[in-house]
Amino acid sequence: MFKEDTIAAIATPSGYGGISIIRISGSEAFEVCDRVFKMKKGSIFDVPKNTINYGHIVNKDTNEIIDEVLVSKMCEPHSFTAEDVIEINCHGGMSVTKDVLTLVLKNGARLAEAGEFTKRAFLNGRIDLVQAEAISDIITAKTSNFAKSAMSSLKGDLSSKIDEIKADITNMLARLEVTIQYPEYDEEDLTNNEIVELINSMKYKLNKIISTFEKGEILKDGIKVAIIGKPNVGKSQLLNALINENKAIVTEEAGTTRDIVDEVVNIKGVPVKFIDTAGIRNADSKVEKIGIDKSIEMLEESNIILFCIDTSRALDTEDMDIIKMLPDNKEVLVVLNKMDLNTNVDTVKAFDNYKTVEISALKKEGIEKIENKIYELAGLSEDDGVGNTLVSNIRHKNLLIGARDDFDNAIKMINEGLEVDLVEIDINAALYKLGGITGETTSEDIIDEIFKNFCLGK
Ligand SMILES: Nc1nc2c(c(=O)[nH]1)N(C=O)[C@@H](CNc1ccc(C(=O)N[C@@H](CCC(=O)O)C(=O)O)cc1)CN2
Ligand SMILES: Nc1nc2c(ncn2[C@@H]2O[C@H](COP(=O)(O)OP(=O)(O)OP(=O)(O)O)[C@@H](O)[C@H]2O)c(=O)[nH]1
Ligand SMILES: [Mg+2]
Repeated sequence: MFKEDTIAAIATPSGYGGISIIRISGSEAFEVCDRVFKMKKGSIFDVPKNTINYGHIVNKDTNEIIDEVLVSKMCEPHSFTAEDVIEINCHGGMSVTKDVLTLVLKNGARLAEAGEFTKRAFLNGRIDLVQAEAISDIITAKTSNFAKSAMSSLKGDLSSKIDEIKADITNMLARLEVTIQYPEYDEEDLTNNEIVELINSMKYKLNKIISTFEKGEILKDGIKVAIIGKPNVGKSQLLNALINENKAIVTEEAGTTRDIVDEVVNIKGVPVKFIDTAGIRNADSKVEKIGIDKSIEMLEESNIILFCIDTSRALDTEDMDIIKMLPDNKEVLVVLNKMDLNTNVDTVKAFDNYKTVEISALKKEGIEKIENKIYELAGLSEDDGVGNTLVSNIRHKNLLIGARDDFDNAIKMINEGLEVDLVEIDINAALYKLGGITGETTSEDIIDEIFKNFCLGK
């Protein structure tokens, strides 16, 4: 087992609270605890493992009682870090918690770095890197469905899918080796067709994992929805109706909104960021122009575009110019606004071939239809992330795509009639990348970088 010094940190958020936990981990955890913890009789060494023990934290130099506490004792390897672990449950509150930690640090423990407890669990082989990252995802999850998907990764569901492909590769490499080394054993030989078939079946498994990324990303970070249109069609009025708050300025003057105004709303458990933008037109004012540039950026940055139209008026060149700007790789929902006024039939008809919703932002009519459509366009359903693993981590995604490229290269080599040895190089490269996801082949720098982003005490 990986042996290190004994670390300590506050594991609970700072601030006022009922209870705070100070965590100590390492080979001297019990010694450190013994120096600061006084029980009615006996010491922490005498009590059985996995027990919670009542007593006081005492500064033995001054005999001063710092706090009345409960202390948990866990013995290696059956603890979170797989080392000896002590958890001091003291009273919540910033000063008492800090005082207990300071005393612990004075008595032989070192302050832990961010993520160091989880890093130890990983280095000691209790969890792999995907599971360690899942712990961080659970903590930072903004939605319960994303937390459920992270929990599935923590259980090892994603790791076992990756391990399965790694095992397929190792198997195939062993057979390739026989083919190369002992060409005389014909029955063991892999034909080129068989090699391609094996690679394709692994690629199929990889693609299935990669295809979950889009949804994983949405559950993790939410959906960005940009409200776009020419001036005065009611974009700001629509934002206010969607967020149920008068946040954006609404006036009858064209060119009211200059800067981006946004707000996050929770729609069926998914955070949706609505972004109100400046009306796009050929503007003269410098400030308005800057605002319009930002609107155009939002066309690129958002996941879904609400293209807002004033149905009480005829379409004009300003509307048409924006239609030309709509990116075709994005979902666009045409919001036919101001339906409470006299409707221009031709304007509505012009969008016959688009996805549309008819609303009145002013009267707050049809807002729910927009919410449902957004949920639908994002391809979401209520049980996303529940019991199914989603890849939501860009590091994982890049390595998975890299491995797929290696497979493609290998197939290309075979089709070009190149030596099997060369194919082996690509297959090995794919194996190395998959090992980088779960942690076996990840460089120390990257491992450090991953744990640095964890919170303190985790
Ligand atoms: N007080 C407290 N609460 C906590 C944690 C903790 O460390 N302390 N956790 C941590 O972040 C999470 C729970 N995760 C944990 C995961 C593994 C082990 C553990 O001791 N595993 C051992 C023994 C398992 C067993 O007894 O069956 C093992 O895997 O060998 C503990 C907590 C959430 N709540
Ligand atoms: N009757 C009616 N008027 C609306 C509706 N939505 C917006 N308006 C009015 O249209 C005018 C413009 O609304 P805004 O929300 O400021 O328009 P905008 O698209 O944000 O305009 P810019 O910020 O200039 O690009 C205001 O007078 C609103 O009250 C609607 O559904 N019905
Ligand atoms: Mg506006």
